[in-house]
Amino acid sequence: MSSEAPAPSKKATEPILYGFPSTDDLSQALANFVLAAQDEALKKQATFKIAISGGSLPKVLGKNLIGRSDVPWDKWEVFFADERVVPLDHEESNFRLNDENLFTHVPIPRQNIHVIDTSKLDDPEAVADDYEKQLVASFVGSSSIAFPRFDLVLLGIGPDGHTCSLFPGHPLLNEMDGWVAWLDDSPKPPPTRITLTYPVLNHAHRVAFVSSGESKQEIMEKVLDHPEEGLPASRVKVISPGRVYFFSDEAALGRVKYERTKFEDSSKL
Ligand SMILES: O=C1O[C@H](COP(=O)(O)O)[C@@H](O)[C@H](O)[C@H]1O
Repeated sequence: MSSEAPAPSKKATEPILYGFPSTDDLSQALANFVLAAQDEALKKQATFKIAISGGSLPKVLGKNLIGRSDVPWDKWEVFFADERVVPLDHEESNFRLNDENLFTHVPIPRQNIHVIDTSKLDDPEAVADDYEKQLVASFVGSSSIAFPRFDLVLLGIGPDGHTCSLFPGHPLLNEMDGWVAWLDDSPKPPPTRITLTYPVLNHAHRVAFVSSGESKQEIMEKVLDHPEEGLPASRVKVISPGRVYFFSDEAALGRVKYERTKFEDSSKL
């Protein structure tokens, strides 16, 4: 078991790893972290802009956010870190997963949840262009418009090290201009997807990876202890003073030597 250290022991450019004894502890801490990021954002601006992934994340995220009475949900503005180009009620839709696990349980105004344009499903480039326009419309007027600055981006890590829909060896790993990219050759079904690009991830105030369960042990070791391998998740390097965080249960961290930081359950970040 690796040692736990307070947050300041890490260099500003190094990811902070929070390890939790159980998935429920992880979920509770994640809810507190999200709400602290929300509070910080709402001190500066009218809305909290968050990008959310699909996969295993929505369940862990929703579990302890639902039922919180202290959340100004009407101030949330939600985008998807990646989305599958399928109808919104399709079983592979990241919107649908988040809808089932969070949105249907909390009063985020539907117009604040940015979904793909499903009238263009046969043209993924048009879906990506439309989604980028939704981002532009939301972020115009903010200080940095070269790339949007999300208050928080929540990401998963696939068993191959992919994050968003950025897959190992895929040409989109080198996309440095656009905000939203598309692909129709995803190695994980469904093949057609859109994804935020690295520059967008790297301009966020905070990026938090969430992973749980023994099946993630091998990939967590590679991503955290061997970033030199350059797996997609390891390539997320948020520009300072932004920061990368990992929230994992100890089941997922069984092989990881990377130093854990003690999670301070706080309203401050
Ligand atoms: O395909 C996807 O996979 C990743 C990782 O999913 P997980 O189930 O291994 O957590 C997910 O973050 C992404 O949103 C999704 O489209």
